[in-house]
Amino acid sequence: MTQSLTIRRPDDWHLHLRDGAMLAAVLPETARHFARAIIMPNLVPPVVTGAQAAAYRDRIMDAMPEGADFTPLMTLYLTEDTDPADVAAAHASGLITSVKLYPAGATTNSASGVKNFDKVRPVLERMAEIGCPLCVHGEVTDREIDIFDREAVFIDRVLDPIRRATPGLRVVMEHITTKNGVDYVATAPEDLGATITVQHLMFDRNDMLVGGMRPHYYCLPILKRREHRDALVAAATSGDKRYFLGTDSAPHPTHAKEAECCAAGCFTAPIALSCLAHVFEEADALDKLEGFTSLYGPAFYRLPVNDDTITLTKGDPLEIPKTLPAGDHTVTVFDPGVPLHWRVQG
Ligand SMILES: NC(=O)N[C@@H](CC(=O)O)C(=O)O
Ligand SMILES: [Zn+2]
Ligand SMILES: [Zn+2]
Repeated sequence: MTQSLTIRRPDDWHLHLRDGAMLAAVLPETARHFARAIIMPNLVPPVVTGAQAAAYRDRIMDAMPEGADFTPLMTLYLTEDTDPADVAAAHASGLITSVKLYPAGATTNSASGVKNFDKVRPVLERMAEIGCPLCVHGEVTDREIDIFDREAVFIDRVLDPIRRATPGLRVVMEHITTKNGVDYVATAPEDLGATITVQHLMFDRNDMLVGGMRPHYYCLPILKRREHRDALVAAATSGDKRYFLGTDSAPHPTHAKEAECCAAGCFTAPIALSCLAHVFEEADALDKLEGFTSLYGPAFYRLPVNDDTITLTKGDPLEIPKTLPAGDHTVTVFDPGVPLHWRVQG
């Protein structure tokens, strides 16, 4: 008997498309299944101003495959010099959907991020007034804080103080990876949401490190202990509207992943929905998949849900290409290491 599941078309609330040849290589993989995605602004140089976001959106539209029906939701990269008026104008015109906060040095291309959080207070206050959400990469960067503790420490030292100082600011904790993140969101009112990635729902740090180091499993925030993964799966499959899908699909050329110093990021876009159906089925929660992928994100962002649907069917294991060509390079598709039986029809 074929098992099938029809859900409203999903959106991806955290996605890296990059630029140039990489953009052209990876955009079809998301546009095939998703209707919209929040496009991360951590290009080199970053997308800081409204004018830069408009130009980047044009480049994405130019790279769009024939016949695709996909809307990029643009973001601005917050710096200590960001002009509140520029943010307000870009938001009012519908050009941007949110602003992204990277602590300086926390992750890929975050060097222009924020060092002194007091300096961005005027922008955050303006965003609270106009209802523009803030997306946050939630990790401290202090050398003395262990990399596995950086999310938990960020919540106490940075995020909670920012939220208390800026009432009305709507915040998305991007790619939460710990029970601490889950618990913090659970205590907050509905002005706080969280995205969860595919790899953090499927894997823990043993999967990355035991028996040899797997560079394609390395992303930031780094995979954590098993108990944290269990907390993320429980949150994602709970039906609680505050947790929704942000794949954080983050392509790097294969040579930059399989390198002496491996770049952080997992390219999951081609298999994201197959992996999620696998995870939700294992948790006996397939009935909760649609909320996570297609309903709760729009609710947080105050956008309509998509009109059309997709159908997932269960059958023979999916054949996943190992790499995709990307200009002069390749990009390696994230390999979950288990057979995936769910595929998106059409
Ligand atoms: N998640 C990652 O490991 N990498 C992302 C950046 C980010 O989302 O932190 C990237 O841009 O490659
Ligand atoms: Zn991040
Ligand atoms: Zn990301």
